[in-house]
Amino acid sequence: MEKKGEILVKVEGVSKKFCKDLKTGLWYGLKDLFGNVLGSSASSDLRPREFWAVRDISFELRRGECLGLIGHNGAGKSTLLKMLNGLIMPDEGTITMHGRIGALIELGAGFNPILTGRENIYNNGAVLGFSRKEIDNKLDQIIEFAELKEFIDMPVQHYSSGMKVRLGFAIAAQMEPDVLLIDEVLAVGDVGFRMKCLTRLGELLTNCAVVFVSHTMPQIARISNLAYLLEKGTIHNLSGDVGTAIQSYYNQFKQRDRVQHGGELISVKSFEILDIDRQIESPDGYYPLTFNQSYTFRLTLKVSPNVNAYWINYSFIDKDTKQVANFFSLFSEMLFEEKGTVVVNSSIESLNLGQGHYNIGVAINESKEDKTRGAIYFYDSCIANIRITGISEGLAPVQFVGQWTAISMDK
Ligand SMILES: Nc1ncnc2c1ncn2[C@@H]1O[C@H](COP(=O)(O)OP(=O)(O)OP(=O)(O)O)[C@@H](O)[C@H]1O
Repeated sequence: MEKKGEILVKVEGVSKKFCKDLKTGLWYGLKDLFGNVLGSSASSDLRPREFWAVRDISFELRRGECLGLIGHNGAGKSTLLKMLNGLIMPDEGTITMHGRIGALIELGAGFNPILTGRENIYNNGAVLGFSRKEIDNKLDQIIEFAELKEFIDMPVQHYSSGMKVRLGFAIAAQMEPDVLLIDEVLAVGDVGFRMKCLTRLGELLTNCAVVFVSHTMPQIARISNLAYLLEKGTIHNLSGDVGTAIQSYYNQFKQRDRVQHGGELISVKSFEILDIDRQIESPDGYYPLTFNQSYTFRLTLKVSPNVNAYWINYSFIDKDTKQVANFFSLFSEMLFEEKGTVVVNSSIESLNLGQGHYNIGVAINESKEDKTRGAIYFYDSCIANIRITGISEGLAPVQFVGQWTAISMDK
């Protein structure tokens, strides 16, 4: 009998070490094997060339919960997922899993390439513990979800990466496991299928526990109610708070490469951000700004006499390289015609970007005769970095602030 809130995954003090070279690793493996036969337990110390891929991790996951695992490449996410799936054994600690486990861990893993999609559905279903009759009943749903009707009798070795993911997810999801483990593989699917998977995950979550590895933070924010940031095999944020995990993940990355071009007819001499009339310092390379406050951007330009009129556009780019907002002189019908050394002040009344780090890019375009944007005079993908604080709720990059009223209509 399934119970809401029942613990389905229990991980206690789990560690896994690997060796940096294959030959030494094989030698240690042999030594450990003989040691086990002779009854000695494996040492928890690292031997030369060994390192901890996962170190002393503990957590519990209940039915109805989705744990997002995030962290930079090599942080230990897949190793942890493989241990949860029983593909590799921990060197220390214990893992207790309850119920049926569905997994989508490595692209094509679990498929027999010479068998058709249909035959693989039966194979995988059997591995998950379903009878032939149960799989017969699910077959149409799986094929329909995967949208692979035409290709279901083709050997899986001829499937594209996206088709393999579709089949793998459809099997794992339609079989309604108690615990579902998903690695980054979903990223291979096209946008439409990814959306469908996320919706299906939301449905499944009412009755299962999900562990989800992804580098796509909006996906993590959308479906996880718990997130751990792994760093060198250990959990960085023990609270599991999704917002904190995502922010800490972004903070691990330095500013991206900067792209600049143009500058012959209009060049930028300096850029400053002012708070009312005080210039803000950026000692660590980020301007510390507060949510919903007013700020002035001050751009000092050198404009050639050969330039007619120009527009200025600032864009705000988040750490996923997504442009989340524009601040465009065109929206205020502000066309500039000043030449020589020009100081342009532009004020934002309330900066409603959600907490986090952004870069500000600037583009200065010529204005064509019909007052639309023409050629670029100057472009800098990162004229400044900003860090927004002062808001703790909400993960969306833009947060509107407005007037709210309520009237009780009851007499
Ligand atoms: N079988 C193995 N033998 C030796 N080292 C391994 C093995 N599997 C993983 N590693 C190492 O363990 C560390 C963690 O790898 P893991 O694949 O868990 O990282 P990850 O967080 O999933 O990374 P990514 O985001 O790139 O998928 C890495 O340094 C990796 O090289």
